[in-house]
Parts: sequence; C-alpha cells; structure tokens
Amino acid sequence: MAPVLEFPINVGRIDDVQELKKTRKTEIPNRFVRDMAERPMLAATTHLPSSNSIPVIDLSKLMKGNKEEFHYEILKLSTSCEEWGFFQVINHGIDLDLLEKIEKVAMEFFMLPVEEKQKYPMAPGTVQGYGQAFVFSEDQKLDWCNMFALGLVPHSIRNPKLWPTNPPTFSGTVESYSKEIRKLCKDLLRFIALSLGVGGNVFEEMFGVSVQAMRMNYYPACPRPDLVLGLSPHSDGSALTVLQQGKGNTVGLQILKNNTWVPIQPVRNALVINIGDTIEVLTNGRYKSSEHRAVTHKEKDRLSIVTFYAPSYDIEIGPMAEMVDENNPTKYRRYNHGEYSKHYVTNKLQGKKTLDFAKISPTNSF
Ligand SMILES: O=C(O)CCC(=O)C(=O)O
Ligand SMILES: [Fe+2]
Repeated sequence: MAPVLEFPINVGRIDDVQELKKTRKTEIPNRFVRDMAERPMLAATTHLPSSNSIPVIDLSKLMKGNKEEFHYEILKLSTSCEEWGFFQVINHGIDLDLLEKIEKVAMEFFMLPVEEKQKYPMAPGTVQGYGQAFVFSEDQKLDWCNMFALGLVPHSIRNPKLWPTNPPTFSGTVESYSKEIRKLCKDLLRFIALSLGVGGNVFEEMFGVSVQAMRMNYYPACPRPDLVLGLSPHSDGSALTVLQQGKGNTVGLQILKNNTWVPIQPVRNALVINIGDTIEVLTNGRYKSSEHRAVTHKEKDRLSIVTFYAPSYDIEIGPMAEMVDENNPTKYRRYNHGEYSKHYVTNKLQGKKTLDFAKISPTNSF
C-alpha cells in the first residue's frame, strides 16, 4: 500500500534550500520564518548540564554480556524508553565502514546539481523521493531541509524509479545498510519486549513482514538559525527509528522533555534510537514516542540518515493485553497500521498530534 492523498492540494512554491543558499546570502524567505512561539531560542537550549542527556545502551552487554551486565543494561533500556523514549546504542555490531559509506553516498547525492536530484520528485502526500515531505498548504511554514526518502522492505514496495543511479554506489550501499539496520531493529525489539516483561518474540510475531523506510535529511547551514527549524516538531509513526548523525556534525536533534528542548549530543559511532507511536500504543503508553525536532547551524551543514521500522500495513494494532489492568485502562483504540501510516503521511508534522488518531480521549496528553 502506497499512501497517497485523495484530494488535490496547492502547496505553493517550495524553494530548494540548497539552491536558496546559492542565490541569497542572508535573507530568509518568509515561508521559512517561524512564528515567534515556534522559533528555536538557541541560547536557551545549548547550555544544559551534561547529566540531562539521553542514556547510552551497550548492545554487546545485551547480546553477550553475563547475567549481571544483561540485567543492568535491560533496566537501563526500560528506564530510557519510559523516561525519554530515546537512547543511543553503542557496540551495535554494524561495520563502521558501512556507516561511513552511507553518509558518503548520501552527501554525494545531496551535492548533485538540483536538476539531477529533481529526477526523483517527492509527490505531495507521499514520503518517497527528493524534496520536502508533509507540506499540504500554501501558507504552511517550510523546514530548512532537503530530504530524500525511500521505501525499502518488503521488496514489493521498492520502486526502482526512485532509486538514484548517481552516485553509482548508492543503491548497493543502501541495500547493505538497510539489511544491517533491520537486524538491529529486530534485536532491539526483542530486548525492548524483554524489558517490558513480555516474551522476546512478541513484536516480531505480531508485525508480519515489517516495513522499513529510509529518509536522508540534509540541513544546509542557515544564516539565521534563530528564525527557522530544520525539521518541525513531531513524533515518529514507526515502531522504532534508527537515526545516524553525520560524523563530526554539529548538534541538531532536540527532544522535548518536561517542556524543555534537550539537544542530543552525538556519541562517537553510536546510533540514536527512538520509540515510535506504534510502540507507544502497543505498550498502552508505558513507553512513549517523544516529540523531537531538528535545528540548524549558522556555519555548518548537517546530515542525518533515518530508518523507520514498522509493522506490515495489514496488521491490526492496539494495546497489548499485558499492558492493560485496572490501574492502566486502555488509552488507545485498535486500528489498522496501514490506516495510521496513511494518516501520518497525509498530515503536517505537528508534535504528537498525529497520535490523536489512536487515543481514546484525544485531549489527554499522557
Ligand atoms: O535530523 C534529525 O536529527 C531528526 C530527523 C527526524 O526526526 C526524522 O527524520 O524523523
Ligand atoms: Fe523523527
């Protein structure tokens, strides 16, 4: 199922941010300038104490640690998912050369002439191809970002027309990378299940043939980072998301915790993992998807490579029986995951609002 819009829309002119940079030195077009309440307030978020940072999980301790190490790490995992909805994973076992290679092909792609990239245009209401996703009206503010997005697995949703042939190593690298990330997601979901006290295979058995999608986000340096956002606040519609921050990049990802935007300091060779809306629903809100956004930098560009791992579109989702009791009444209804995916990609990014789709009392912010 490829989610598409069923009604015509007018999104107006969407400037390519990399091209803008070439033509205008300092002026930011109005469509990128955020209303006051949405502006990043950069100074207020950059001087937080380092203790206020997301936990780091050592996957090797979960895969092959002794009993004590395993229990300690599982506990940390459960606290991270409960309190942050985010963690970084180290010793993930993915070849570091492959992490470098995917960054290299992504950057090579973004550095191509715009005409070349626009051979893979992103149609409104889809998240496939090059451009800006989640834009649905002429007066919607735009993100200071260029995206390239593609569906990957199962192979039936792969559309070769959307796979760049330039750079020539693009598709081979994406295939190898996604296989490794898929394995990582399966392992992480097993440990996440164990951390909840349910059988390790519950998610795997429930998900059918999982859907995987990838988004490469390129944020050019912006002369006025205080006025724009790299990526609007949102939670991810996936079960799990794996985010690779470009090596040596500046801090750009921020997550909302206790009403404060907390910057995620990149950890060397680590991958950032976050809980998506699907796990929030399945756990009846015990593990929550966190609202996050990206900000830009005055002098430096930034790259992120993001993989979304989700159940097959035909799967029905709802809180697991083990997560519901008299103290934790059902907070979400049952729905078809394909319906949710369609709802997600046909609405603008707006914090956690998309999840109202599943909430029994949408006004509650649990
Ligand atoms: O670039 C980032 O750090 C954030 C990307 C993100 O949240 C997404 O693509 O869903
Ligand atoms: Fe995200």
